[in-house]
Amino acid sequence: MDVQVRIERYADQGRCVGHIDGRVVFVRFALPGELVRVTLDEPHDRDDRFWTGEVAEVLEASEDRVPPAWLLAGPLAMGGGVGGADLVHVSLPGQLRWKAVTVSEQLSRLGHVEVAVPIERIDGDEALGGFHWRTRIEMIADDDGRPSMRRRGSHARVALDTMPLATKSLLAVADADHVWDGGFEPGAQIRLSVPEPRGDRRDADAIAAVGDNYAVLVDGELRSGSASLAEQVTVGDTTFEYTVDANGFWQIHRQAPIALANHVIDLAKQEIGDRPSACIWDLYSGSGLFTLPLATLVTPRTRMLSVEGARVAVKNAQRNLRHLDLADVDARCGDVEKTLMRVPAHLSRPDLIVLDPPRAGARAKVCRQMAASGAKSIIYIACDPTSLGRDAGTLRGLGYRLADVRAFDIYPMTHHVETVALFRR
Ligand SMILES: C[S@@+](CC[C@H](N)C(=O)[O-])C[C@H]1O[C@@H](n2cnc3c(N)ncnc32)[C@H](O)[C@@H]1O
Repeated sequence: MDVQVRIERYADQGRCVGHIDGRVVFVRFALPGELVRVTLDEPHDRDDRFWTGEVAEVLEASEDRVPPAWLLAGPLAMGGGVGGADLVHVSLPGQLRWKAVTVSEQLSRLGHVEVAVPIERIDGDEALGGFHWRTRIEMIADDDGRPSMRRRGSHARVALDTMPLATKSLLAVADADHVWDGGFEPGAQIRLSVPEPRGDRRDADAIAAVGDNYAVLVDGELRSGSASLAEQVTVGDTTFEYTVDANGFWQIHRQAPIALANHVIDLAKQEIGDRPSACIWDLYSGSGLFTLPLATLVTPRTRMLSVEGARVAVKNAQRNLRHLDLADVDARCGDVEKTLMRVPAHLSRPDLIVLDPPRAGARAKVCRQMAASGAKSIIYIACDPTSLGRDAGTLRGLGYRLADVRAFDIYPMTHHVETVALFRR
């Protein structure tokens, strides 16, 4: 069924919201102020509290609307439907406006703090039109063995011959490895990981620069490249080397590790000042992206506890630390909440805590554990503004106030955004 709706405001998950006869409708590919014809998702029932649907026709367009530069990711009715770029209909400045509203609204609604949070674009993204930023991509092989994505609202799969969000180096590897030619087992999971930044070419020079520092994984098994990848991150004047698992977590945007690590270290230095030593916790620490610079750049003698749940990531973090002879870091594998129940005495009173949890956030128990540690400053890196808002509310009740917040657009063309918040008590 199609209905005509006046869109009122941004909502969650890349949708906007309007009303029909008093009932809320969440609409994909819309923008506030627009008049649109919406195809409602099936099934929808008279008794439903809300309906969902997708723009089929734009009758009055917002100034922020642009024709989707990646048609396949746009609305179904306009030849799209594969997902992965739910703001592809929004101009790049419009995407920043959208995310700024989302972050501020969640901090206000759940964190009870009123703050404007402008979203910062990452270097180079404007010139690339918001594309070519993913250093990791995942696809599923269709029935003919070709890389594909599912078309929304059906079981149909769409075979792909490129992925506009992927870096040019990644696309060069995909071309050289004949990934788009197919030949995979139907249903196989295909993952490509190509460390960046390495430049913006998709040719033989790009392949030479990559060497064997890439991975094509099929159902978790290495098809070509290397199972362990080398990443480099320059923080201030220091370049750190990381070994990371090709199948594990690493910040996806080619510049995200650099932007985030530099900002985290600036904040950490500001909080610790010129003290000769400090104790720092790095929670949800992955392969040690923040652990290495925190351990070396903040004070001359820093004691650290890092906690990460993925065993391979911890092994890599320990190896990355060993390369720098960093004996004062206790890199533990375990669930954060459980690990914080038994912290060795010499690490139990941190001056500063850095945490970078998954989308679900830290939750109340971990917030209470952080507060009980006596830490004066907490740097919270969040990929979900809703979890951040909720945890900000909990931290507020524990005596912390939001002292600084910045947000980075490390997921262009999508509604996702990374926020870095500093809490102080
Ligand atoms: C957003 S990533 C951040 C990793 C790292 N800070 C980085 O930027 O590379 C979140 C990490 O938390 C880990 N994780 C998720 N839930 C966890 C838990 N309950 N306890 C410990 N680690 C967890 C994941 O394995 C993942 O490596």
